[in-house]
Amino acid sequence: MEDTIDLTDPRSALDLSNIRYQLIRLEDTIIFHLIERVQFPLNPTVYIAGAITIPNFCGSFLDYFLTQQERIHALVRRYQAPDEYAFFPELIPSPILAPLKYPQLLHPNTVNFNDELKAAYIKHILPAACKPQVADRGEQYENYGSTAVNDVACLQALSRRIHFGKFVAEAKFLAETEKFTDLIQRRDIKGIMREITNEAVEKQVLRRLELKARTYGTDPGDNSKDPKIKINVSAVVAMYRDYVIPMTKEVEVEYLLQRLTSPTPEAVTKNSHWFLSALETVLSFIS
Ligand SMILES: O=C(O)C(=O)C[C@]1(C(=O)O)C=C[C@@H](O)C=C1
Repeated sequence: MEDTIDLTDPRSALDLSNIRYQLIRLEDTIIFHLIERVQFPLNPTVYIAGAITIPNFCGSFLDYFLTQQERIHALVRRYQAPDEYAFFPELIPSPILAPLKYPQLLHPNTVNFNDELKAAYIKHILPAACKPQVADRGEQYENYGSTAVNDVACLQALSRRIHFGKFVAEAKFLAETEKFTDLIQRRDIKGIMREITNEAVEKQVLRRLELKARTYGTDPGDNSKDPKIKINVSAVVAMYRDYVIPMTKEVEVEYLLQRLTSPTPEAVTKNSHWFLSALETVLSFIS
C-alpha cells in the first residue's frame, strides 16, 4: 500500500487497497476540519441567500465564499485533478499554470454530487454537529467569516471523499467487468448497488470513525476523569452512516451507469481539461 495515491499512475490510482487507504486518510482531514467548524455556532444566516448583503451577488454568504475560493483554486489547476470537483463548475476560469497531463483513469462522465452534498451539510450534518444556538446574534459575535472559511474546508474534503467513489467503481468494474457490464446494460440499479456494497467494510469505517472522533477530539493533556470532547462523536458517525457512505455509493452507481456510454461534450470537458487548457495556452501565444 502506498502512502499517498498517485493519480498520474493508473496502477496506483485504480488499486482498491490504495483507494481505501486514501479514504481512511480523508477521515482524518474531515474530522479535523469539522472540529474547527464546530467551535462556532450554527449561524444559519450564512446559508440564507440574501441574508448578508454582498455587492453584485444574490446568493448566500457561503456560496459567495465558495465561488471566490473556487475561482482562485481553479487558476492554480485544482479542478484539473480527477479527484477534485467544483461546487460551481460553470463559474471557474481556466488555469494560469501550464496543464498537467493526467492519464485517462476514469471513463468520461458528468457525475457531480456537490449540490446534494451541500444541501445535506447545511440541513442535516451541521445542525447535528454544532452546539445549540439560542439566537443568531449578528456578525460581531458569531464570526460569519470564520464559519464560512471552515465550511469550505469541510465541504471540499467531503466532496473529495464522495467523488473517490468513481475510482472505487472503476476498480470494481475492472475487477469484474463481465458482471458489471451485464448489470449496466440491463440498467439494474439495485443489482449494481448490491454488487458495490461491502457491509463489513462499512461497519469497519463507522467503528474507526467513532474511535478517531473521540481520540482527535480529546486534548491529550486533559487528565481529568471526564475529559471534554471537542466534537459530537455520534454526529460524526451519523454523518458518515447517513450521508457520506450513501453518497459515495450513489457516486459509484451513477458512474457505472455512464461507464459504457460514449461521453457527452460536458463529460469530455471535465476529463480533457488539460487538453483544452493547452489549446488555450497555444492560442494565447499565437494571438
Ligand atoms: O470500500 C469500498 O468498497 C467502497 O465502496 C467504499 C464504501 C465507503 O463509502 O466507505 C462504500 C461502499 C461499500 O459498501 C463500502 C465502503
